[in-house]
Amino acid sequence: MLSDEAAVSLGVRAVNAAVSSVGQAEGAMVEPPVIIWEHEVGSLLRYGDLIPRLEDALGKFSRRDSAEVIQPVRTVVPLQKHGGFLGLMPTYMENDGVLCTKFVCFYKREEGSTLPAVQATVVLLDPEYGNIKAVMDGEVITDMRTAAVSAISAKLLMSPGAEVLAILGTGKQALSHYNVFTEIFSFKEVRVWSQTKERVERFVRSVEGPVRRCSSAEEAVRGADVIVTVTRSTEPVLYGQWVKAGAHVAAVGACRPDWRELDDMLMKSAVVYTDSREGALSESGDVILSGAEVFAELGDVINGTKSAQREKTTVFKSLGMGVEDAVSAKLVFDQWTAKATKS
Ligand SMILES: NC(=O)C1=CN([C@@H]2O[C@H](COP(=O)(O)OP(=O)(O)OC[C@H]3O[C@@H](n4cnc5c(N)ncnc54)[C@H](O)[C@@H]3O)[C@@H](O)[C@H]2O)C=CC1
Ligand SMILES: O=C([O-])C1=[NH+]CCC1
Repeated sequence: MLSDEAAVSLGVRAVNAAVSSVGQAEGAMVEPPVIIWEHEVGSLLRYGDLIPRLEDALGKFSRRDSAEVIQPVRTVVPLQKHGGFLGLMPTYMENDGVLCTKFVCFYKREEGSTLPAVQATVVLLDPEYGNIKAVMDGEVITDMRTAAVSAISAKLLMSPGAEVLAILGTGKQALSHYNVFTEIFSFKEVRVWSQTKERVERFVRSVEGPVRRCSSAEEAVRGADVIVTVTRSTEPVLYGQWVKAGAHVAAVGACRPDWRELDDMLMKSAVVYTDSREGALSESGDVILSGAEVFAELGDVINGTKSAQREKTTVFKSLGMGVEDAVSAKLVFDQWTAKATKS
């Protein structure tokens, strides 16, 4: 049963949709977009819904069929004065009727800064008319879809008996990675390291399960089966000599061509997977500066066109893709619409 408010709002939307489809050519006003902000996005997104949609999107992206996905490498505008960048991440999925773009600002930030590294907004459009259907907070989407894609990389590439997870970094991505990795896998131990003891303590207080506090990156990663790097570092924080043979690394930070999180030894000895080959070759300092070969995209493994070399040391170099934001935003919008219709 619809509340009066929801019925009026949906009625108006239906009438507007009809008017806009007829009147578009005559320049009629279209209805304003809905705004779905952080708290609501967080209450609508669940990893269980997100992961299969992201797997499907990664597979579609790697097929390079323009009716499935058109997603250029993001355009990046430097914000020199502020040590940051504005990334524009448009995506069109013709068969799925999804047109979307994310605006994301990301920053190096000074040592000790408590300002966020990433601020993002996602805009969902109607591909037929070009009007904006929804404006959404992009931070929860960025945190959750990035962690979910790292979890997909681990599902595909970690060794079957993986027991120990190590996380380097204790910011927002560290938290979303902790949440999804502990939700979908059963690690016996989770180790965490950050630059200061205080940050590790703050992180431990913010999570529900047990965590082993580590006082160095080396202590955290020695013997670990899965390693997640989620730092703002521009220099290597993870060295190949510390990494156990057969471990899987999901490397999420260092998204500029001159930024690093991993050293040359690790990049050259591991089998390297990425989300987008073109993205990695234009944005990843770990790939470009080490000269490492990209073996495959995750989507190639999902499509069965490249192998998952679980027995080897593997690196998934994540840069983040617009198609991940597009399917996440569509999911949020569909859930929001279903909720509005029910109430
Ligand atoms: N691949 C992708 O799709 C995405 C990548 N990112 C990247 O992930 C990284 C983490 O993002 P957030 O968690 O949102 O940032 P955040 O600011 O919340 O956390 C950053 C963490 O890095 C640590 N850190 C900063 N400088 C460091 C250094 N020199 N050495 C070691 N640790 C250092 C901080 O102590 C903090 O724990 C950033 O580099 C960001 O650009 C963010 C979103 C998506
Ligand atoms: O995909 C994304 O949103 C980002 N990748 C690197 C910083 C932000």
